Amino acid sequence: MTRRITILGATGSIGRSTIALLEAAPKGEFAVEALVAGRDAAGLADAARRLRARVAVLADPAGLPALREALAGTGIEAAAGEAAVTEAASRPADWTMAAIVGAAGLGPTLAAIRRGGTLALANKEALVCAGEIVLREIRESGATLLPVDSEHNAIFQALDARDPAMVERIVLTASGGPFRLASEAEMRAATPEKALRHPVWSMGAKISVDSATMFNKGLEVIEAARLFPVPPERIEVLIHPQSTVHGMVQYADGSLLAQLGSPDMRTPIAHALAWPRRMRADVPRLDLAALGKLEFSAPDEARFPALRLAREALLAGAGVPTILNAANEVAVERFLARRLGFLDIARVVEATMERLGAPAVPGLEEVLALDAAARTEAGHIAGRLGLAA
Ligand SMILES: NC(=O)C1=CN([C@@H]2O[C@H](COP(=O)(O)OP(=O)(O)OC[C@H]3O[C@@H](n4cnc5c(N)ncnc54)[C@H](OP(=O)(O)O)[C@@H]3O)[C@@H](O)[C@H]2O)C=CC1
Ligand SMILES: CC(=O)[C@@H](O)[C@H](O)COP(=O)(O)O
Ligand SMILES: [Mn+2]
Repeated sequence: MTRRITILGATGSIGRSTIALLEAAPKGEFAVEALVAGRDAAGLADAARRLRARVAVLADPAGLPALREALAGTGIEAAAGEAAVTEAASRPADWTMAAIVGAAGLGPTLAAIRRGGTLALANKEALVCAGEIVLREIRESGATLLPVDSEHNAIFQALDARDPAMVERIVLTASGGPFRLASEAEMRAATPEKALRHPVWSMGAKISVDSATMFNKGLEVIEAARLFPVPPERIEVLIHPQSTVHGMVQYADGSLLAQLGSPDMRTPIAHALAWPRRMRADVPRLDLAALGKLEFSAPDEARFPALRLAREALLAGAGVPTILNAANEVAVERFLARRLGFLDIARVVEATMERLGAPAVPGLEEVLALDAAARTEAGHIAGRLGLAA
């Protein structure tokens, strides 16, 4: 039976990998309902034409004329703006890829959850800034949540949920990013170009900078705590520069189960697309003999304070992860605009966390208000630390 697919963040790195899998699948297996992007009208129109989507929606209304023009004569609906994004995410579909970057993905992701079906989640920031709300909405709608983030997808594959008490720890691997071996002076002088040069993965700008600061791994520790029945102290991070082992689960009988694969997001996306079955994905197969050796080491929390800050946020609970995520988004944006130094990213996050404390966030309204307040505060702090625009 044909399954209806919606992609939130269709023009991005994860969106494009998802589209590549859909295009390679046997005809008639999938049909595309909605494609959503931010402002890339040309990229969205191209994807919508290739996949014969029913509707293509941009968050930015300024792009609507260009989108309409590019889709003229195709019969594909074009729309733009926040309400249109929500409407597209709410349309009936069996499977949704949630891959909008940042907390901007929260609203559309929640709309897809409320409509039901399967939610393949790449947008880790949604789970960090509003974890309890996302999980509550999943429970209430009966939607199925499948983790796409490579480490969490690996752990999901290795986790035997039948006996959670027998899980001793879960391990998230980290490449260490472009500054794994850099001195503090090199990190202080890091440019956006250097930070964006990830040693292994090809990804969007924001997550690439997060990998360089290791906020990506910090966000992933919080993401893992939301997804898996494992307490924070049993969620470990292990530096693994080859990014070949993506995640591991240690059991009480001494077994350590790992998922390995080439560093290619089509594998975890294919896993989520076919789950509970499997499908073919044309990714490079691992050649372990050619690889020769796999390295592992403990992370350096002194050079990468992001890991400590994320653990503090996770343990503090309440709105602290929301604050950490929002402040990091602001700081990354300023760093990419060359208005903030690389090492200042963590300073902005830490100072924003200190300023705002741990307010309760019982509902979505409170989360959104705190997210906005943290952005304002982080902007002030970054302004004091950073360079003039
Ligand atoms: N890339 C990867 O390998 C991995 C990514 N992830 C996570 O997946 C998410 C996406 O990452 P990635 O694909 O790399 O990011 P990209 O920057 O490549 O893509 C982001 C996507 O989000 C869209 N977008 C941005 N802002 C909005 C908005 N306000 N409303 C609607 N759409 C918007 C962009 O549209 P436009 O192009 O028009 O701006 C684009 O389609 C992130 O949360 C990331 O952490 C997780 C694991 C791996
Ligand atoms: C592909 C993926 O899941 C990314 O989150 C990746 O893990 C980033 O690399 P780092 O391990 O350097 O953060
Ligand atoms: Mn990851």
